[in-house]
Amino acid sequence: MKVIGTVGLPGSGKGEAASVAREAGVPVVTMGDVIRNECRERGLDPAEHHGRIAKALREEEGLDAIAARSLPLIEAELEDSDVVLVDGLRSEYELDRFEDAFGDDFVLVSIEAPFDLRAERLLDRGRDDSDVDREALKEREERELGFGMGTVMDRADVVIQNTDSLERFRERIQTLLQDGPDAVESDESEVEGNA
Ligand SMILES: Nc1ncnc2c1ncn2[C@@H]1O[C@H](COP(=O)(O)OP(=O)(O)OP(=O)(O)O)[C@@H](O)[C@H]1O
Repeated sequence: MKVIGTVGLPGSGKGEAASVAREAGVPVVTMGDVIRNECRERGLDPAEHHGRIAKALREEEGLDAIAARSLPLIEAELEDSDVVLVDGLRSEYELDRFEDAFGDDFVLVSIEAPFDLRAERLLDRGRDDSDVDREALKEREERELGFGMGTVMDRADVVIQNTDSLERFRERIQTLLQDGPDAVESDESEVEGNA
């Protein structure tokens, strides 16, 4: 049994890693979905209130609230699958919670790429305004680093520098999912260069 968590700044490739998992039949639990569901429960539009509700959940239920709410979803997937991918850790409180729950079976993967490369890829993706606006992207990642994402990246078991082709990145994620973390050579972390 393996629970593989991903962490990475905007545009680093977490969504692509989740797609590779789904295509390989590996279930994906997206931590952002917990927040989006809570927005809907409270009658709010997730597109507008995502940040506010994430903050409210942490204040109301503790700093590891999103991880705690993700746990039953992960456990349910583990009933039918040997590997589950958890998309989008943000803070050390969340990492601690998953390590407490799964011990050595929890593997943290940091997906990294320099700011300019991520900005370029997001410009092509153009999913929302912060994708095409470099300043908005900077703000978004400063907010995420403010939640302690850099420290989470520092604690990763495996670092994947997503600086090569998309095909190469997808291959490395496939190997990780199929053969486990030992089958993937970890790169050097460049967290400083990301900030
Ligand atoms: N190695 C690569 N080469 C070219 N394009 C890539 C590569 N890796 C990812 N991309 C593209 O870059 C964009 C950003 O990647 P992705 O959506 O996976 O990032 P993310 O980490 O999920 O970002 P966010 O946190 O903002 O959702 C996507 O359009 C993706 O297809």
